[in-house]
Amino acid sequence: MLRVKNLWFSYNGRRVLRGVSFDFNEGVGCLLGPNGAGKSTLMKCIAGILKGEGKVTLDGRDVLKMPERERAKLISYSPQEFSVSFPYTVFEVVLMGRNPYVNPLRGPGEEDEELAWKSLEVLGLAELAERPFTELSGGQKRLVMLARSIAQGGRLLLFDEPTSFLDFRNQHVVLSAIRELRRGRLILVSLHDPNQAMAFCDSVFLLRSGSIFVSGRPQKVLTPENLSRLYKMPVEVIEVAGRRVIVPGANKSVLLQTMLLTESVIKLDAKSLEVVECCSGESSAKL
Ligand SMILES: Nc1ncnc2c1ncn2[C@@H]1O[C@H](COP(=O)(O)OP(=O)(O)OP(=O)(O)O)[C@@H](O)[C@H]1O
Repeated sequence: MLRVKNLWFSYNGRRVLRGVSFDFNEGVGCLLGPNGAGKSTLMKCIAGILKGEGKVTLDGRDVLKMPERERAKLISYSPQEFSVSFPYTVFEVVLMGRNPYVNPLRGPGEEDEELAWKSLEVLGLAELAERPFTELSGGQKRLVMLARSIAQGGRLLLFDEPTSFLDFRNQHVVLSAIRELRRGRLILVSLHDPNQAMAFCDSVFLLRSGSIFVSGRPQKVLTPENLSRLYKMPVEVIEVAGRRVIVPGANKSVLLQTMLLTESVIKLDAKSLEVVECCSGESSAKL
Protein backbone atom coordinates (compact mmCIF):
# COMPACT_ATOMS: atom_id res chain seq x y z
CA MET A 1 0.00 0.00 0.00
CA LEU A 2 1.11 3.57 -0.73
CA ARG A 3 0.36 5.85 2.18
CA VAL A 4 0.88 9.59 1.87
CA LYS A 5 0.43 11.40 5.13
CA ASN A 6 0.29 15.14 5.68
CA LEU A 7 2.61 16.03 2.81
CA TRP A 8 3.53 19.70 2.39
CA PHE A 9 5.63 21.33 -0.29
CA SER A 10 6.47 24.92 -1.25
CA TYR A 11 8.37 26.43 -4.18
CA ASN A 12 10.34 29.44 -2.91
CA GLY A 13 7.98 29.91 0.00
CA ARG A 14 4.82 29.46 -2.18
CA ARG A 15 2.77 26.57 -0.81
CA VAL A 16 1.68 24.08 -3.44
CA LEU A 17 0.92 20.95 -1.41
CA ARG A 18 -1.05 21.56 1.76
CA GLY A 19 -1.13 18.46 3.90
CA VAL A 20 -1.90 15.88 1.21
CA SER A 21 -3.04 12.59 2.74
CA PHE A 22 -4.33 9.47 1.04
CA ASP A 23 -4.03 5.69 0.95
CA PHE A 24 -3.77 3.80 -2.30
CA ASN A 25 -3.82 0.05 -2.19
CA GLU A 26 -4.68 -1.54 -5.51
CA GLY A 27 -4.57 -1.29 -9.27
CA VAL A 28 -4.47 1.96 -11.18
CA GLY A 29 -5.13 5.22 -9.33
CA CYS A 30 -5.67 8.55 -11.00
CA LEU A 31 -4.82 12.04 -9.80
CA LEU A 32 -7.28 14.43 -11.33
CA GLY A 33 -7.22 18.18 -10.89
CA PRO A 34 -7.06 21.45 -12.78
CA ASN A 35 -3.85 22.89 -14.23
CA GLY A 36 -1.57 24.00 -11.43
CA ALA A 37 -3.37 21.95 -8.74
CA GLY A 38 -0.09 20.26 -7.79
CA LYS A 39 -0.33 16.83 -9.45
CA SER A 40 3.23 16.82 -10.84
CA THR A 41 4.60 18.26 -7.61
CA LEU A 42 2.87 15.52 -5.64
CA MET A 43 4.26 12.81 -7.91
CA LYS A 44 7.77 14.25 -7.67
CA CYS A 45 7.52 14.34 -3.87
CA ILE A 46 6.36 10.71 -3.79
CA ALA A 47 9.27 9.75 -6.07
CA GLY A 48 11.69 11.62 -3.80
CA ILE A 49 12.73 14.03 -6.57
CA LEU A 50 11.39 16.95 -4.56
CA LYS A 51 11.83 16.97 -0.80
CA GLY A 52 8.46 17.59 0.79
CA GLU A 53 7.58 17.57 4.47
CA GLY A 54 5.46 14.65 5.61
CA LYS A 55 5.52 10.92 5.29
CA VAL A 56 5.36 8.58 2.30
CA THR A 57 5.39 4.86 2.94
CA LEU A 58 5.23 2.00 0.47
CA ASP A 59 4.20 -1.31 2.02
CA GLY A 60 5.19 0.16 5.36
CA ARG A 61 8.68 1.32 4.26
CA ASP A 62 9.53 4.98 4.53
CA VAL A 63 10.51 5.76 0.93
CA LEU A 64 11.71 9.29 1.60
CA LYS A 65 14.41 8.03 3.93
CA MET A 66 15.72 5.34 1.57
CA PRO A 67 18.95 5.62 -0.43
CA GLU A 68 18.13 6.87 -3.93
CA ARG A 69 19.19 3.69 -5.73
CA GLU A 70 17.05 1.52 -3.49
CA ARG A 71 14.08 3.84 -4.01
CA ALA A 72 14.54 3.66 -7.80
CA LYS A 73 14.08 -0.12 -7.63
CA LEU A 74 10.73 0.37 -5.92
CA ILE A 75 9.40 3.48 -7.63
CA SER A 76 9.65 4.48 -11.26
CA TYR A 77 8.60 7.94 -12.34
CA SER A 78 7.74 8.95 -15.89
CA PRO A 79 7.75 12.75 -16.03
CA GLN A 80 5.52 15.06 -18.02
CA GLU A 81 8.52 16.59 -19.78
CA PHE A 82 11.86 15.04 -20.56
CA SER A 83 14.99 16.26 -22.26
CA VAL A 84 17.65 14.01 -23.77
CA SER A 85 20.27 16.09 -25.56
CA PHE A 86 22.70 13.37 -26.70
CA PRO A 87 21.35 11.39 -29.69
CA TYR A 88 21.01 8.06 -27.86
CA THR A 89 19.08 5.43 -29.77
CA VAL A 90 15.58 4.59 -28.61
CA PHE A 91 16.85 1.21 -27.37
CA GLU A 92 19.59 2.88 -25.30
CA VAL A 93 17.10 5.28 -23.73
CA VAL A 94 14.83 2.39 -22.72
CA LEU A 95 17.79 0.38 -21.42
CA MET A 96 18.64 3.31 -19.13
CA GLY A 97 15.52 2.37 -17.18
CA ARG A 98 17.55 -0.59 -15.92
CA ASN A 99 20.22 1.66 -14.34
CA PRO A 100 19.14 1.06 -10.71
CA TYR A 101 19.87 -2.67 -11.22
CA VAL A 102 23.03 -2.41 -13.30
CA ASN A 103 26.50 -2.90 -11.85
CA PRO A 104 28.34 0.24 -13.05
CA LEU A 105 31.53 -1.76 -13.68
CA ARG A 106 29.86 -4.47 -15.79
CA GLY A 107 27.11 -2.50 -17.51
CA PRO A 108 23.70 -3.88 -18.48
CA GLY A 109 23.42 -7.66 -18.86
CA GLU A 110 21.41 -9.90 -21.19
CA GLU A 111 18.41 -9.85 -18.87
CA ASP A 112 18.37 -6.04 -18.87
CA GLU A 113 18.50 -5.97 -22.68
CA GLU A 114 15.72 -8.52 -22.91
CA LEU A 115 13.51 -6.45 -20.60
CA ALA A 116 14.22 -3.33 -22.66
CA TRP A 117 13.17 -5.17 -25.86
CA LYS A 118 10.01 -6.50 -24.25
CA SER A 119 9.06 -3.03 -23.05
CA LEU A 120 9.48 -1.67 -26.57
CA GLU A 121 7.39 -4.49 -27.98
CA VAL A 122 4.55 -4.00 -25.47
CA LEU A 123 4.05 -0.50 -26.87
CA GLY A 124 4.67 -1.49 -30.50
CA LEU A 125 7.93 0.46 -30.68
CA ALA A 126 10.39 -2.24 -31.77
CA GLU A 127 10.74 -0.65 -35.23
CA LEU A 128 12.00 2.58 -33.66
CA ALA A 129 14.74 0.84 -31.65
CA GLU A 130 17.71 2.12 -33.70
CA ARG A 131 16.36 5.64 -34.31
CA PRO A 132 17.98 8.54 -32.42
CA PHE A 133 15.64 9.57 -29.62
CA THR A 134 16.22 13.25 -30.38
CA GLU A 135 14.68 12.84 -33.86
CA LEU A 136 11.34 11.44 -32.67
CA SER A 137 8.03 13.30 -32.54
CA GLY A 138 6.63 14.44 -29.18
CA GLY A 139 4.19 11.52 -29.06
CA GLN A 140 6.85 8.96 -30.02
CA LYS A 141 9.16 10.32 -27.30
CA ARG A 142 6.33 9.99 -24.78
CA LEU A 143 5.83 6.33 -25.75
CA VAL A 144 9.55 5.61 -25.49
CA MET A 145 9.71 7.14 -22.01
CA LEU A 146 6.80 4.92 -21.00
CA ALA A 147 8.70 1.90 -22.31
CA ARG A 148 11.64 3.03 -20.17
CA SER A 149 9.43 3.11 -17.05
CA ILE A 150 8.11 -0.34 -17.90
CA ALA A 151 11.70 -1.61 -18.22
CA GLN A 152 12.57 -0.05 -14.87
CA GLY A 153 9.60 -1.76 -13.22
CA GLY A 154 9.16 -1.57 -9.45
CA ARG A 155 6.31 -1.81 -6.99
CA LEU A 156 4.97 1.71 -7.65
CA LEU A 157 4.89 3.24 -11.14
CA LEU A 158 4.13 6.94 -11.45
CA PHE A 159 3.07 8.29 -14.86
CA ASP A 160 2.61 12.04 -15.09
CA GLU A 161 0.13 12.79 -17.89
CA PRO A 162 0.99 9.66 -19.91
CA THR A 163 -1.50 10.60 -22.65
CA SER A 164 -0.20 14.09 -23.41
CA PHE A 165 0.96 14.55 -27.04
CA LEU A 166 -0.59 11.21 -28.03
CA ASP A 167 -3.09 10.71 -30.83
CA PHE A 168 -6.52 9.23 -30.13
CA ARG A 169 -5.42 5.64 -30.75
CA ASN A 170 -2.15 5.88 -28.84
CA GLN A 171 -3.91 7.34 -25.79
CA HIS A 172 -5.90 4.12 -25.73
CA VAL A 173 -2.81 1.98 -26.39
CA VAL A 174 -0.90 3.59 -23.54
CA LEU A 175 -3.69 3.47 -20.99
CA SER A 176 -4.40 -0.16 -21.87
CA ALA A 177 -0.68 -1.00 -21.57
CA ILE A 178 -0.51 0.78 -18.21
CA ARG A 179 -3.54 -1.15 -17.01
CA GLU A 180 -1.90 -4.44 -18.04
CA LEU A 181 1.02 -3.64 -15.71
CA ARG A 182 -1.08 -3.46 -12.59
CA ARG A 183 -0.73 -7.06 -11.36
CA GLY A 184 1.42 -6.98 -8.24
CA ARG A 185 1.98 -3.27 -8.67
CA LEU A 186 0.50 0.07 -7.77
CA ILE A 187 0.20 2.52 -10.62
CA LEU A 188 -0.56 6.19 -10.15
CA VAL A 189 -1.26 8.32 -13.23
CA SER A 190 -2.27 11.93 -13.62
CA LEU A 191 -4.84 12.62 -16.31
CA HIS A 192 -6.87 15.53 -17.58
CA ASP A 193 -9.81 13.61 -18.98
CA PRO A 194 -12.23 12.33 -16.34
CA ASN A 195 -13.67 9.92 -18.94
CA GLN A 196 -10.28 8.21 -19.19
CA ALA A 197 -10.14 8.06 -15.39
CA MET A 198 -13.59 6.46 -15.40
CA ALA A 199 -12.63 3.90 -18.06
CA PHE A 200 -9.12 2.91 -17.00
CA CYS A 201 -8.70 3.54 -13.27
CA ASP A 202 -9.70 1.66 -10.14
CA SER A 203 -9.61 4.71 -7.89
CA VAL A 204 -9.55 8.46 -8.33
CA PHE A 205 -8.04 11.20 -6.16
CA LEU A 206 -9.33 14.72 -6.75
CA LEU A 207 -6.65 17.30 -6.03
CA ARG A 208 -7.65 20.89 -5.52
CA SER A 209 -5.54 23.75 -4.15
CA GLY A 210 -2.86 21.37 -2.96
CA SER A 211 -4.95 18.81 -1.09
CA ILE A 212 -7.12 15.80 -1.87
CA PHE A 213 -10.74 16.73 -1.29
CA VAL A 214 -12.37 13.45 -2.27
CA SER A 215 -11.17 10.00 -3.30
CA GLY A 216 -12.58 6.54 -3.99
CA ARG A 217 -13.99 4.42 -6.82
CA PRO A 218 -14.50 6.35 -10.09
CA GLN A 219 -18.27 5.78 -10.08
CA LYS A 220 -18.51 7.25 -6.60
CA VAL A 221 -16.11 10.16 -7.07
CA LEU A 222 -16.71 11.31 -10.64
CA THR A 223 -20.08 12.89 -9.98
CA PRO A 224 -21.34 16.16 -11.47
CA GLU A 225 -21.13 17.79 -8.03
CA ASN A 226 -17.50 16.78 -7.37
CA LEU A 227 -16.33 17.58 -10.90
CA SER A 228 -18.15 20.93 -10.96
CA ARG A 229 -16.46 21.80 -7.72
CA LEU A 230 -13.08 20.62 -8.99
CA TYR A 231 -13.12 22.47 -12.31
CA LYS A 232 -15.37 25.37 -11.29
CA MET A 233 -17.68 24.82 -14.21
CA PRO A 234 -20.91 22.96 -14.78
CA VAL A 235 -20.33 19.26 -15.47
CA GLU A 236 -22.88 16.59 -16.33
CA VAL A 237 -22.71 12.80 -16.39
CA ILE A 238 -24.93 11.38 -19.13
CA GLU A 239 -25.60 7.82 -20.29
CA VAL A 240 -24.79 6.90 -23.86
CA ALA A 241 -25.48 3.30 -24.92
CA GLY A 242 -25.25 2.19 -21.29
CA ARG A 243 -21.95 4.00 -20.67
CA ARG A 244 -21.47 6.97 -18.37
CA VAL A 245 -19.95 9.91 -20.21
CA ILE A 246 -18.76 13.09 -18.52
CA VAL A 247 -19.45 16.29 -20.46
CA PRO A 248 -19.33 20.02 -19.75
CA GLY A 249 -22.76 20.71 -18.33
CA ALA A 250 -25.66 22.80 -19.49
CA ASN A 251 -28.37 21.12 -17.46
CA LYS A 252 -30.11 23.62 -15.25
CA SER A 253 -30.11 21.60 -12.06
CA VAL A 254 -26.39 21.05 -12.44
CA LEU A 255 -25.95 24.73 -13.20
CA LEU A 256 -27.81 25.79 -10.11
CA GLN A 257 -25.70 23.50 -7.92
CA THR A 258 -22.57 24.75 -9.60
CA MET A 259 -23.54 28.36 -9.12
CA LEU A 260 -23.91 27.75 -5.43
CA LEU A 261 -20.61 25.90 -5.21
CA THR A 262 -18.52 28.29 -7.27
CA GLU A 263 -20.21 31.62 -6.59
CA SER A 264 -20.90 32.00 -10.29
CA VAL A 265 -22.53 34.88 -12.08
CA ILE A 266 -25.57 34.00 -14.21
CA LYS A 267 -27.15 35.82 -17.14
CA LEU A 268 -30.90 35.65 -17.61
CA ASP A 269 -32.88 36.18 -20.80
CA ALA A 270 -34.65 39.53 -20.33
CA LYS A 271 -38.06 38.27 -21.51
CA SER A 272 -38.31 34.67 -20.35
CA LEU A 273 -36.01 35.01 -17.36
CA GLU A 274 -34.41 31.70 -18.46
CA VAL A 275 -30.74 31.16 -17.56
CA VAL A 276 -28.76 31.72 -20.77
CA GLU A 277 -25.21 31.82 -19.46
CA CYS A 278 -23.36 30.87 -16.31
CA CYS A 279 -19.93 32.43 -15.71
CA SER A 280 -17.44 31.32 -13.10
CA GLY A 281 -13.98 32.91 -13.21
CA GLU A 282 -12.70 32.27 -16.71
CA SER A 283 -15.20 29.55 -17.64
CA SER A 284 -18.70 30.06 -18.87
CA ALA A 285 -21.50 27.82 -20.10
CA LYS A 286 -24.13 28.98 -22.59
CA LEU A 287 -27.56 27.38 -22.58
N1 LIG B 1 9.85 24.61 -10.54
C1 LIG B 1 8.86 25.38 -10.07
N2 LIG B 1 9.13 26.54 -9.46
C2 LIG B 1 8.14 27.32 -8.95
N3 LIG B 1 6.83 27.00 -9.02
C3 LIG B 1 6.51 25.86 -9.62
C4 LIG B 1 7.49 24.98 -10.18
N4 LIG B 1 6.88 23.91 -10.71
C5 LIG B 1 5.56 24.11 -10.52
N5 LIG B 1 5.33 25.27 -9.87
C6 LIG B 1 4.02 25.81 -9.46
O1 LIG B 1 3.41 24.88 -8.58
C7 LIG B 1 2.02 24.80 -8.84
C8 LIG B 1 1.66 23.33 -9.10
O2 LIG B 1 2.32 22.93 -10.30
P1 LIG B 1 2.22 21.42 -10.82
O3 LIG B 1 3.04 21.34 -12.04
O4 LIG B 1 2.54 20.51 -9.70
O5 LIG B 1 0.66 21.34 -11.15
P2 LIG B 1 -0.12 20.29 -12.03
O6 LIG B 1 -1.37 19.98 -11.30
O7 LIG B 1 0.75 19.14 -12.39
O8 LIG B 1 -0.44 21.18 -13.31
P3 LIG B 1 -0.67 20.76 -14.86
O9 LIG B 1 -1.95 19.99 -14.91
O10 LIG B 1 -0.79 22.09 -15.53
O11 LIG B 1 0.52 19.98 -15.31
C9 LIG B 1 1.73 25.72 -10.01
O12 LIG B 1 1.23 26.93 -9.51
C10 LIG B 1 3.09 25.95 -10.64
O13 LIG B 1 3.18 27.22 -11.21
